[in-house]
Amino acid sequence: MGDGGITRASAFERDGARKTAEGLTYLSGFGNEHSSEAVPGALPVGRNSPQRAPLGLYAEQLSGTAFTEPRAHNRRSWLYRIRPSAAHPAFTRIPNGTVATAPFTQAVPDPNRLRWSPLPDPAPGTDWLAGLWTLGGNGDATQRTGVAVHLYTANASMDRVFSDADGELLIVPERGGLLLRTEFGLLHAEPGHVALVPRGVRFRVELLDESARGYVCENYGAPFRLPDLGPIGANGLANARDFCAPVAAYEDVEGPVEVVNKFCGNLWTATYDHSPLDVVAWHGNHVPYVYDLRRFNALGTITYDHPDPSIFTVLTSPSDTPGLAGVDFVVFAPRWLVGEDTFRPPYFHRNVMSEYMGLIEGAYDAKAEGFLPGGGSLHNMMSAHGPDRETFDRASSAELKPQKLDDGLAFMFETRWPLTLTPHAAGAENLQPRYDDVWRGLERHFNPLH
Ligand SMILES: O=C(O)Cc1cc(O)ccc1O
Ligand SMILES: [Fe+2]
Repeated sequence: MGDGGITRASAFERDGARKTAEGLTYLSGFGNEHSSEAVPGALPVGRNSPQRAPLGLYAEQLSGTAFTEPRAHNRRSWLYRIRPSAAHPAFTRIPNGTVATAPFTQAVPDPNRLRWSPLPDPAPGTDWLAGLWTLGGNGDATQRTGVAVHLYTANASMDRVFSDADGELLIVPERGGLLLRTEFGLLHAEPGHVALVPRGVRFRVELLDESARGYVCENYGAPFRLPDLGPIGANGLANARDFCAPVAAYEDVEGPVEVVNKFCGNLWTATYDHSPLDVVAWHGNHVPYVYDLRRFNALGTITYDHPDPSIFTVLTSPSDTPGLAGVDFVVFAPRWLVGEDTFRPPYFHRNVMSEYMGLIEGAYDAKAEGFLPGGGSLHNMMSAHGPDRETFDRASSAELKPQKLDDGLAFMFETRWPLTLTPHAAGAENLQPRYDDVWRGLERHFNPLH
C-alpha cells in the first residue's frame, strides 16, 4: 500500500478550482454534487443503479442524512466499488482505549475554568486511532446529538482502516502533516488545514512527518454546513470554493485488512479479505474535504467594540432551534484590529454556550501565557472568563493604532450543551493546576467620584 508516490507540497495552490498537491487533484466547492472516476467509464451515466454497473463494479449508496431530509441539507453519495461494503465478516469488540463517547456520565460536570498543556508524546508505534484521547463531550451518540472533543498524538501510520458510525470527524492538525486515504480518494492536511471525514466513511491516516498531534471534533449531530451570511452578503467568512474534496482513487488489495468501526461508543473490528478503500468512482455530496483556515475571510469591526466570535464561524452544525448550534467551529485567524476607543481582545464574559479552545500556532490574543499550541481550555456554560490579567492591563492602555494580529491561529468548538470530561481528562497530568490564577490580581479601579 506504499506511499503512492506522494511528495510534499502545499495542498492549496493559488489557482483555486482544481489544484494539485503532492500530485493530488481536488474537486472544489462545499456541498457540491461532485463526481469522480479513477477509471474512465466507471461512473454510470443517467442513472445510479443500472442492471449491471460499469466495469463489473458494485453500486452502493452511502446516506449521511435521512432519505427524506430537505434537498438543501440532504447528503448522500453513490459509490462504485470492487466489492460491496456488505461483503465482510462479523465485527467483534476490541478495547476502546482512550476513546469515549456520549453520554459522558463518569465525571461530574465541572463549572471550573480548565486548561490543559499538550499531551505527552505517545509510545512508539502509536497510530492515529490508538492515539485518540477523548477529552469529553455532550449529548448522546445514539440520539445523534452533541459532540465529543478528542486530541490525538501519533508516531506511526495506520495499517488498519477506521470508520465512525457515531459522527463526522473534523480533524484539526496542530503538528505534522496527514495523508488521509479515504473511500473517496486522498486528502492532505497540514497544520493550519482542517479535514472532515463524514459519518461512516472509511479512511486510513498516514503520517507525512515523524509524529502528528492535533484535535478532533466528533459531531454526532447534523452534518457541518457553512453558516448563513445574513447581512454580510453573498461572500465572506469561509468561501465555498475553498473546500476541497478528493478525486476517486482506489486500492485493489486482496488480503487481510483490519477494519475498525466505532459504533454507539464502542470499537469493533473485522478482518476483511480485501481493502474497503476500493471505490473506483463515486458521485454525490456526502464527501470528505479539506479546508485551509488561512483562506478564511475574517470580518470585524471598522468602528468600535469587539464583535462576538460568531463572526468567525467556519462551519456550523445546527440543532432544531434556529441559531442554536449543536456545535460551531470557529477560527481566530490572522487579521487587522482597528477598533477605536475599544478594548480589543476578547471581553470578559459568561456564555450559555460552552467553549473548548485549542491553539494551532503562536499565541492567542486573550492569553499572555500558558495557552499553548497543542493544549486547550474549557470554559463551560456560564463560567466566567476572558482576558488574563496581563492581557487586560496591556490592552487597557495600548495605543489604538491599526494592529495586525498575525502570530497565531486558534480555534473554538462552541456547543449548546455543557461538556462533561472523561475521567482521564479530569485527572490528566497535563491539566494545569492553577489556571484560575490568570485572573488573580485584577485590581479594583472603581472610584465613584470619577
Ligand atoms: O473565550 C474566548 O476567548 C472565545 C471568545 C472570543 C471572543 O472574541 C469573544 C468571546 C469569546 O468567547
Ligand atoms: Fe469565551
